[in-house]
Amino acid sequence: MERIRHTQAWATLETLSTSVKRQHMRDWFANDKNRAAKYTTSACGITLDYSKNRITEDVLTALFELAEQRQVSEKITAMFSGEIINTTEHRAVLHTALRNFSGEPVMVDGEDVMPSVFATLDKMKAFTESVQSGAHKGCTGKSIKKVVCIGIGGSFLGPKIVTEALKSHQNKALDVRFVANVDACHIHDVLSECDYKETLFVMSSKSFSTQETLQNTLTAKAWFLQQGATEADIAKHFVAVSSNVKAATEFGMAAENVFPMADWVGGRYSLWSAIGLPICLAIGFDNFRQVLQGAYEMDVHTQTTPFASNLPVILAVLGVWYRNFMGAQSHVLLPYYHYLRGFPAYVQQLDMESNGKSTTLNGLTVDHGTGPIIWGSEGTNGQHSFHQLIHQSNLPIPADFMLPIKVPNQDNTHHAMLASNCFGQTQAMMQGKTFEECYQDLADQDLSDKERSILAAHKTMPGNKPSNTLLFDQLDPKTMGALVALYEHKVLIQGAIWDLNSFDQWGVELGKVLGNDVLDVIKGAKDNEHLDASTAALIAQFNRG
Ligand SMILES: O=P(O)(O)OC[C@H]1O[C@](O)(CO)[C@@H](O)[C@@H]1O
Repeated sequence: MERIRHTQAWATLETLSTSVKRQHMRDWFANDKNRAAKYTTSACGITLDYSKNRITEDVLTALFELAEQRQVSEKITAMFSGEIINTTEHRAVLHTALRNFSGEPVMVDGEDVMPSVFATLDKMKAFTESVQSGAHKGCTGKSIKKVVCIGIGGSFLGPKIVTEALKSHQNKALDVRFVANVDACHIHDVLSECDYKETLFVMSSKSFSTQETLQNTLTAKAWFLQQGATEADIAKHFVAVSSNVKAATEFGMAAENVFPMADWVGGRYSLWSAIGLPICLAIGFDNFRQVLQGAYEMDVHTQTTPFASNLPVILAVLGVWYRNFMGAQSHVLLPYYHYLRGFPAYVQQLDMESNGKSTTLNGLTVDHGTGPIIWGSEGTNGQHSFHQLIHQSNLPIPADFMLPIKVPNQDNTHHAMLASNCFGQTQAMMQGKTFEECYQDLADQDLSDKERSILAAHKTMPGNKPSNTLLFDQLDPKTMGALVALYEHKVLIQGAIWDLNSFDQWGVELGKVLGNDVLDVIKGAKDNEHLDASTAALIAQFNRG
């Protein structure tokens, strides 16, 4: 593929950015009463208002042209049809097959994968129903009350944030907990609240080789046996999700307790697979099915909607505009919904592990910015913290605000305040407050002209800070599925534009290898002579205690 900087659309966008940098959104809104309506579009229960962005019609047209020139439509088709688009691992990328309700086959290596997808869903449904109904008994005949889910990265974040976001759909009789960190504090804290007779452990690891997950499971198993259970009892209390069924059974999992996942499901794209078992246990299979349905509808939207009203395409090209032409290095996610507070961390992994790369598909070093730093937290908390920097620093930070219109157990007083803060922030970021307005506000204060000017300068808000606002009719299971799929496809499209492989993660591997080497030195199984002086000294100090 041609270098992106050599494309016609890139040159057009560079020229446009020089002119846009001199303009203010405040004036665009003042001069065009139709701007909000023009730049608002809806699909799958999500309304996107992208009018508060530093874009003109010319910019949008050029961005869509860039997407065309980078063969975004072809990349979307290639992914959905099972082409080997994860070229460095020689894998298809087919998380979309896990929510394919079209009735159409999805072929991998000449075989339709849909029968195995549905078989796994049936197994998840049967298991979920037997645990939720109390039919699945623990080793002493008691029903399961607590589920401890052990996994990390993609085998943890997706199930955790979806379960959290859908709290109002949770089965109150089952307490579902997640443990990821290898720091013993976490697993021991959770175990200290468990009764082994009523606890089910779900160990999720695609590779079945991840250090943190293996160690946490060993610790859980040792605790289980110390409580008085026997090896024979393990089958009733431990299940696993993995694509490496052999390793799972060798580890001691009963074969019938292993929920399989396919090789073509990437870790950070896997909540739709058996990795979603904790979601089923928490909210019930029918609600999980709705999560899949919402994602499926977003898949159809993405494949069939012209760029100008295609939600993932719009989010993706706006991100490219800020990253490559307007100097942005980060992108902030601001869910104004407490139950969606984990979403920034989820998208952080999804986006940064996918597009945090600087090598093109052909192995060349990129000469342009790629995936931004993704960060954020729930509103309104951030307003009393980092929003100061968004409003008044000179760092350009595009933001995605998110708000459900209806919430469970709606308390109108609180929800109106939450919404007013969300909208008020996007307004403040867009319009800002001029020096003259701030100076005028200080008219009745007893200040010298110099003092008044200095204070007005400090209070001046530049505005012109871009944001998208995503409104959900309500954040039900279906909309949650659509929301996650929306960001998945945004990442795919940006990766296509930047000519990256968004589906491998070689950058995490070296740390794993060196971590294991250091562990051998800490344990005395290896000497430290091959280490650099800094690492050797740190280990020595650690070992002195
Ligand atoms: O499911 P596994 O194989 O335990 O891997 C966990 C996570 O580790 C990573 O490979 C990163 O280290 C993620 O991509 C993955 O989701």
